[in-house]
Amino acid sequence: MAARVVGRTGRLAAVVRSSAVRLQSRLHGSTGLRSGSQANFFPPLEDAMLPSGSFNNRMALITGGGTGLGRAMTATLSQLGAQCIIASRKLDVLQRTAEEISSQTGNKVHAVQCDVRDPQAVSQCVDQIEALTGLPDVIINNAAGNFVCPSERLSPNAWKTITDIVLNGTAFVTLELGKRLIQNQKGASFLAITTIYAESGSGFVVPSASAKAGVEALYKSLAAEWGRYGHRFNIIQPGPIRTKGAFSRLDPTGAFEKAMIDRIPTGRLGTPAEIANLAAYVSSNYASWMSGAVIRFDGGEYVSLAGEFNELRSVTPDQWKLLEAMIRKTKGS
Ligand SMILES: CC/C=C\C/C=C\C/C=C\C/C=C\C=C\C(=O)SCCNC(=O)CCNC(=O)[C@H](O)C(C)(C)COP(=O)(O)OP(=O)(O)OC[C@H]1O[C@@H](n2cnc3c(N)ncnc32)[C@H](O)[C@@H]1OP(=O)(O)O
Ligand SMILES: NC(=O)C1=CN([C@@H]2O[C@H](COP(=O)(O)OP(=O)(O)OC[C@H]3O[C@@H](n4cnc5c(N)ncnc54)[C@H](OP(=O)(O)O)[C@@H]3O)[C@@H](O)[C@H]2O)C=CC1
Repeated sequence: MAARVVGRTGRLAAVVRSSAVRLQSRLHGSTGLRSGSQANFFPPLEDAMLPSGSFNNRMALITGGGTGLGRAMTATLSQLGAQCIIASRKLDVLQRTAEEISSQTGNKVHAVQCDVRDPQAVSQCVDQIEALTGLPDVIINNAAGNFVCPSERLSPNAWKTITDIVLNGTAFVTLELGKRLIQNQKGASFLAITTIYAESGSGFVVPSASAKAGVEALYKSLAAEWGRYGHRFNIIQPGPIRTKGAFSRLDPTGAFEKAMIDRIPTGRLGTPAEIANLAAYVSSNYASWMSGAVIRFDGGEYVSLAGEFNELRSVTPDQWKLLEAMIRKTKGS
């Protein structure tokens, strides 16, 4: 009897081990067991979700709006009728994006140079915005900097650079606009783009994790404090969405993309258009009762990473039969 149990346990250990090996090989990029097919259940819809004209007569500022997700948000808001201002360091990039989007939507997109790390530059940028369009109704703090790096290799300036862009930059833009909006008795929707690891923390991107957590504290705090001035503050935490800016700094060789997709329950990366639709909704009057919200938008990646038993997804039905039989046999503790 004991020998039979030992024999069965040995076989079970072997099958579970071979599952673990398959799991490891998936993590390191050989054949995938489940990516691809399940993504067919979750096709991204790329067209603008809100009714056309939802942002007519509204002004929107999008920091980092020249590239990546900020560009997609600008395109969607512009398509829905907003007059947009995009602001970041590279004026040539901003101008190119502004012209491309304006020519497609027929709505003006303004390009304003601004390094959000510099409070004086932010103040001058807001002067320019006031002169161009008046104070905005929608503010999207999307600009960021990041790179993967073991924390023991970070210089003080590397830490400062990322936390200055992400936390101080968001604070400077938010406070400068907030004060002027309050003075003018004008309400606005503020949205910050953070990340799923703002909540959990993450090794190898520690300045970004720390700064994004700070941004979330800032926005939740102001949601409570500045509702009385007509301001809403919300946060979107995107999961992985392919952009040159993010992927070139976080997965420069492309070695980790497959592992990332394998752990996302919806089996695919997000798309810029999907996040743009969510950002447009949160910034629109359809969401006028939404403030202080933290919206995770990640295809399920966060819960997939968090659940202790989630790797059991790789156990096959036959292996489950064996496991269940073993568990049912157990009597007492
Ligand atoms: C397992 C994971 C697998 C895959 C991940 C793939 C996809 C993404 C999934 C999820 C993403 C989640 C969150 C994403 C958050 C983001 O924010 S992504 C957006 C990224 N976009 C950008 O970063 C754009 C802007 N970035 C920049 O301009 C630069 O990269 C910058 C370095 C941030 C700033 O440029 P700047 O010119 O101002 O700075 P430098 O003078 O070049 O550098 C300042 C100091 O930093 C040190 N530094 C720079 N790069 C590195 C590096 N790679 N490693 C270590 N240190 C670095 C530099 O040396 C300076 O320090 P000093 O030498 O002491 O002076
Ligand atoms: N893509 C992804 O998978 C994820 C992205 N995110 C977040 O989404 C947002 C957009 O990222 P993404 O589009 O992927 O990457 P990008 O690199 O394309 O966007 C970052 C933008 O920030 C601007 N920026 C950087 N530094 C400054 C600065 N000092 N002052 C003003 N603007 C600055 C850049 O413009 P310029 O160089 O002209 O200054 C750029 O347009 C970020 O907040 C990022 O943290 C979060 C989770 C996942």
